[in-house]
Amino acid sequence: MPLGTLVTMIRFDGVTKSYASAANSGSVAVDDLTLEAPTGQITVLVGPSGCGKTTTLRMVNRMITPTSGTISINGTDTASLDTAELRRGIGYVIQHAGLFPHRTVLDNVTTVPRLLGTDKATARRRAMELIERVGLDPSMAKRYPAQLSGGQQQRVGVARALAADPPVMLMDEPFSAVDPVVREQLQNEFLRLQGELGKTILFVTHDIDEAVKLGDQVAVLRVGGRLAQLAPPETLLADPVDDFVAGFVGRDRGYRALAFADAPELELRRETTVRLGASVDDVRSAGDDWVLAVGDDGEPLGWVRVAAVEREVTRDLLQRGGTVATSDGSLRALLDAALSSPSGRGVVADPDGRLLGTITASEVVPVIEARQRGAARVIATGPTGIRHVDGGTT
Ligand SMILES: Nc1ncnc2c1ncn2[C@@H]1O[C@H](COP(=O)(O)OP(=O)(O)OP(=O)(O)O)[C@@H](O)[C@H]1O
Repeated sequence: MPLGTLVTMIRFDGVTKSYASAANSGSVAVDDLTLEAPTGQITVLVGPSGCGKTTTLRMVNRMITPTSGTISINGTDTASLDTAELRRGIGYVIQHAGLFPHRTVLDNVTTVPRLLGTDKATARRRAMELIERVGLDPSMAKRYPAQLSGGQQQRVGVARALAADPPVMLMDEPFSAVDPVVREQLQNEFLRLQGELGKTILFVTHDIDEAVKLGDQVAVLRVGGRLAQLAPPETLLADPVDDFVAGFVGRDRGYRALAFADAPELELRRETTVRLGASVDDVRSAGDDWVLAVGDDGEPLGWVRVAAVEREVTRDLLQRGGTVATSDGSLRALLDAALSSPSGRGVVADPDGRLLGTITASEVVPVIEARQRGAARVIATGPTGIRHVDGGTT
């Protein structure tokens, strides 16, 4: 066919996979699955262990052959294609990256393009571009997989899968084997990359938080390989079809759903700010228990408890526990900033990271309630969408 770049929708039509066994008539891993993974979007398959996620994914590149039903890409039944040709259009990323241990990072990334006939110099140049694009330092290219951290290996795995520029990507728990901080970085960079590349992606995870963060749509599977619900993440959280889905998406789904509510135009409090080195008199003149320290570019550095300052504001007095929300972020980020702030005032920055002001949880909650009542605009705004109150200095 070669998988076209214009339309790369993946379609499952009544797909079943059962494993015959001597002991019984066979166990069903995937049961009559019908779903569409739209072009240029991320479709996440999520569900408890053994619900058939990996089997579903591997039937797309025919590592597993369906017992019945059809899987088509661009309207062409994949069963009618030569498997080598089919796989050429499909990138595949797995947990632990699955890198070739005896090849360098560069050789890992160039392997598939070289097999496909790309000349060495071109393959290397593209590989170096990709290595940087997934957030790795070019100096890593000469290393072997064992000389990289788990997160770095996953990045190489993503770069390798992208190397032949396939329109379709299959990703099986690609970020599960790394710690939560690295995982979040990988997720964010993956979303950034997908924003540039627009691949048609099927992504498997057992983690509902990852599913709702990454998916344009999320397919929840139940054990026995049946589709329980296919919906955009907002819908899944707000309107689970049954108790199984409700239980799977979790009890705090109301809070999670806030991640999809854009922070609205806000009234922010102006904060009195101090720089590192500010004297105890400067700090006390703010007339508050807490002052916010900012850096040279106006970026928030951390809160300082006024009573803790003996002579001047030093780095070790900064409390960095609070998260910083951005004015173009979500209501969840805003509420989290307020709840995690030692001063009780959530720090809000502009997209470039400069302080705009602060807001408290008791100011965010009415905005959330208004949203739930369906009120479109709750607060009058200035031209920037940010209105300052309290008249202090920033
Ligand atoms: N080769 C096989 N032979 C027999 N049964 C199999 C085989 N491969 C998978 N299964 C069964 O099919 C079902 C689905 O397995 P699959 O690996 O697709 O689930 P999964 O949702 O990806 O699970 P996990 O989240 O634990 O990786 C399971 O019950 C599993 O035991």
